[in-house]
Amino acid sequence: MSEQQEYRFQVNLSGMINILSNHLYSSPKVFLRELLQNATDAITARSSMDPVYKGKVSVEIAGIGEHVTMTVEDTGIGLTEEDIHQFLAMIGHSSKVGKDFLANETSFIGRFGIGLLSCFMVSDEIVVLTQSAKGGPSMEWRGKPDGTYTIRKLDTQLAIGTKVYLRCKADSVDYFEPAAVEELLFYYGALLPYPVTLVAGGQQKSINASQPVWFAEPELARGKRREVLEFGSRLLAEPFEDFIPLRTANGRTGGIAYILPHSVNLNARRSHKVYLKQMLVSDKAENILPEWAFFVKCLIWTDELQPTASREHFYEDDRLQSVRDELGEAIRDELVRMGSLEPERLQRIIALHALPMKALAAEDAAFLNTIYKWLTFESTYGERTLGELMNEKQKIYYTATVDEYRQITHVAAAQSLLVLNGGYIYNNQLLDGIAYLNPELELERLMPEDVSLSFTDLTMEEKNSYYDMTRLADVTLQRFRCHIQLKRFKPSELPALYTLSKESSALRSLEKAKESSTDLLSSVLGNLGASFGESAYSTLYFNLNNPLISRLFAASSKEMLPAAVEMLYTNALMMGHYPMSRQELAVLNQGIVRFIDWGLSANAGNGGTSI
Ligand SMILES: Nc1ncnc2c1ncn2[C@@H]1O[C@H](COP(=O)(O)OP(=O)(O)OP(=O)(O)O)[C@@H](O)[C@H]1O
Repeated sequence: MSEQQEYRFQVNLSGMINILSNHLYSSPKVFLRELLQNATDAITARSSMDPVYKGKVSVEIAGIGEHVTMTVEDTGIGLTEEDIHQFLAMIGHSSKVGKDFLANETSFIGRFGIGLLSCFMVSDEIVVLTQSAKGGPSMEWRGKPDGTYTIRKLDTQLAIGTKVYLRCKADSVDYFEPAAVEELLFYYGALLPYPVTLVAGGQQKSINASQPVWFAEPELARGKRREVLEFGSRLLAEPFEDFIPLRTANGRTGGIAYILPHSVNLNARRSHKVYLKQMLVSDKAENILPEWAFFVKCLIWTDELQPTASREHFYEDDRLQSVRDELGEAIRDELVRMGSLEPERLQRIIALHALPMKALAAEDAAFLNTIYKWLTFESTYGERTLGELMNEKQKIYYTATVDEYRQITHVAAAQSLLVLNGGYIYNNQLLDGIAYLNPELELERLMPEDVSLSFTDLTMEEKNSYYDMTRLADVTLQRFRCHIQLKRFKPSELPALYTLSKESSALRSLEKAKESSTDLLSSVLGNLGASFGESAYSTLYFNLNNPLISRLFAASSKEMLPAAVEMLYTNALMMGHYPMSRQELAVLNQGIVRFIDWGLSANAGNGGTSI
């Protein structure tokens, strides 16, 4: 057997630094986040040695154009010479984690030992001046992107803490602009619990105003609506409609879920701002709330979740899973609370965000039972809330699909059935759920065959005897592009049934549009209407089983038939909730007047009183 040789991986240091500093992060601006994060960790470390110590960070910009430099100075724990060799000079080595990297949980934000390298995106040299709280000489470390560095003991003793100097790279002037730096410092550090100041152009500015108490104790936010909404729009840069306090049972994650003032697409990106140990880690965190919660944008604080190296996501682990579930529950519980204590508030949210509300209700029976009366459905009685529709009719039907709804809607409407369109996303599941949870409600799935009418043709003899009257009725409704059919069908209480083909429905809409359009458009629509053929005719079925119809068609005099047919036609339109044209409304009005007149004359003729 040949001898086995062992080799060591060779690392191309400058290539490695290039990958980490230029390709891990989404934008160079994160160098400021990494510096602020290191300062925060250094202050946390020093606080644990000396509980009364109060840290601070000062950022200074000096010089102009390509000669501009930035100093980020903290009063944190600092580094000894040994620390520098161990942590600053070794890529991937961090002072902030113990041996078990994955299980390790610390009070620090950093853990990968690479963040400082992000400064090479904007500077060709990183200079660190530091004095450790543990004593020893003050030190200087200078690192270059080619992987070389120098270390020097300083002659003078600096104050405890660390200063990081960066000299602007030619293409990075924008990141050293005082206004941009101020904005970024606020963006990442608005909630830091120690003062952060910016010194530029001879001016000193405080970056982080004090954090409101209710943010750390979200239950207290309920009584502070105006303040809470104002805070949200300042930090998230958009206005909001309402809010929901969030907190997990262990109190280690919480914040505010802000309700968006506009409805949102199901596929919209959900991005929330997450503060880890009071420092903004991500404004793109997507996986921290359940899928259905896409109607909110959150400000969340946590000290228990683990961000990935790029800080743009959190590790999808058991802890994130339970945080996500608990935050979802907090939103749901608050909505249920609103349902019983402030129903108008919940109704406003449902009106704005019907889809996510339906998505949540589809997953959660108790929530469904709280809100179902406020959910809106398309129905044969119009687009209304289920509560309103329940007041209209006791018996409510719903279809399984949109197609089934389209198929039966007109026939059902003609029979005055209240049918809901159960076809859109979640509707069917919700309606099944509502029916199951509330057996006392008369809510039933409707099959198309339940309403397809079985027409019976007239006998030859009947056809002959009713021929003249049928022709007359048909001629009467010619101008409305409606045909007459005389049949027998059930139920006998139904005198007439109006049905519309796709084309006739399109024509009705066109004619309605023509009424409210300009002359030019009206003539264009008119021409378009003329192009509809026979298929654009609607049909009015008269039911010979109905006593009134059988009397009407059997009458010896034809005098009353046209007016009665017109009245039955307009009545059928109303029953089907079809919008009526001006001409049809006029026919209805004249018909009413004429029938009153007939009624009175008939009464007078029978010895009744006349006026
Ligand atoms: N301002 C500072 N004060 C004290 N020590 C610092 C400071 N900045 C950096 N260090 C030291 O340098 C090490 C490397 O810092 P770096 O930002 O590269 O990684 P990290 O913060 O440990 O982890 P991460 O990559 O997750 O940010 C840190 O672990 C810390 O020991």
